[in-house]
Amino acid sequence: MTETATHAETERPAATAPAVETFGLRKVYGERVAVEDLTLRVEEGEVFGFLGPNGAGKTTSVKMLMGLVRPTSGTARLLGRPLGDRAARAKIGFLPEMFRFHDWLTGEELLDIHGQLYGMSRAQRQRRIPEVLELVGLSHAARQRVRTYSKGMQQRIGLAQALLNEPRLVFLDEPTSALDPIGRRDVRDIILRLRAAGMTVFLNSHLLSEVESVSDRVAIINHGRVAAIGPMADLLRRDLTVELRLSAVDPELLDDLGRLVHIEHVDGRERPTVVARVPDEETIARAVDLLVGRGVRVYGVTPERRTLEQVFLDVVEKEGGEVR
Ligand SMILES: Nc1ncnc2c1ncn2[C@@H]1O[C@H](COP(=O)(O)OP(=O)(O)OP(=O)(O)O)[C@@H](O)[C@H]1O
Repeated sequence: MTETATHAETERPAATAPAVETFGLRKVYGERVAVEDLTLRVEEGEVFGFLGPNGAGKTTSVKMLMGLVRPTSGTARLLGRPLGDRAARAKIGFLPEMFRFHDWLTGEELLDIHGQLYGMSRAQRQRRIPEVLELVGLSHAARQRVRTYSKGMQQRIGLAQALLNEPRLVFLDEPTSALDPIGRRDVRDIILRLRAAGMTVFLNSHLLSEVESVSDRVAIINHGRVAAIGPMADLLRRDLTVELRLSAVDPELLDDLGRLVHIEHVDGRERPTVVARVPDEETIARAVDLLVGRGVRVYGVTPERRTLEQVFLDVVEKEGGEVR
């Protein structure tokens, strides 16, 4: 973990406060520790991917932040305010996983009830409901009963509900689990539009390629703690594999190279290909400097592009976590 938060930072005014800050959040059910120690921070305006294997504690963490479950210990602040603060709550949207709505209502009626629960005036609801229906592509089904909606349409009406109050911060728990690839792409585009409008999105999803394509920063949770956190680009650049195509290299130089990088294998002699693991991009440059400085010709340097899925599996398996 490279990022830490201090309690002193909670004293900043709400306007410049991070969207989410948690300090040692912990939840124990009887003997079972659901969340061990969650400490993280999400800045305003970013899309934050919240990942972890089944049972890592993601849903319990989100439930604590939403005030649905009381933490055993630890604290958190949303939009600079303590958990449960009504003014902050009015600026937060939430799409729970596997929600069930009153499906005898039409989409429009359902949103109207939620708008009333948010405390929106009739005029606000009349303006905002068509807007969110349009945003999620359900304008044509506004007067249709939710019962007759496909799974994908039900997920979209859930998203519309989460965005109804024009939140500054929205929690989306598995927003695309019922969607086909086109529906998923549409939701990804909606998330990018929300970010462009300055909204903070806290995204909990099992679909790592989806998280990779929209998130600015990511946390990987394992055994109820943050196992890795950082900007997406930094996580993808950690522990790279690089392939070097070289002119002949003598064994002594290979030994020296092996002290800088972890050589996985060497193929060929005249023009060997060396495959090595490096902790970061800087080490690739240092390896090339070493080789060139010793008269070796470097014909090719090909870093392997890592996916979030590889990073996820590495982080979780290294910690002895189960990946199911
Ligand atoms: N109400 C509860 N009572 C007892 N144990 C619980 C309760 N809720 C969650 N747990 C346990 O806490 C741990 C974390 O559960 P949680 O649902 O937060 O994980 P998750 O990361 O959201 O998993 P998934 O990806 O499967 O949804 C699990 O071992 C789970 O069995």
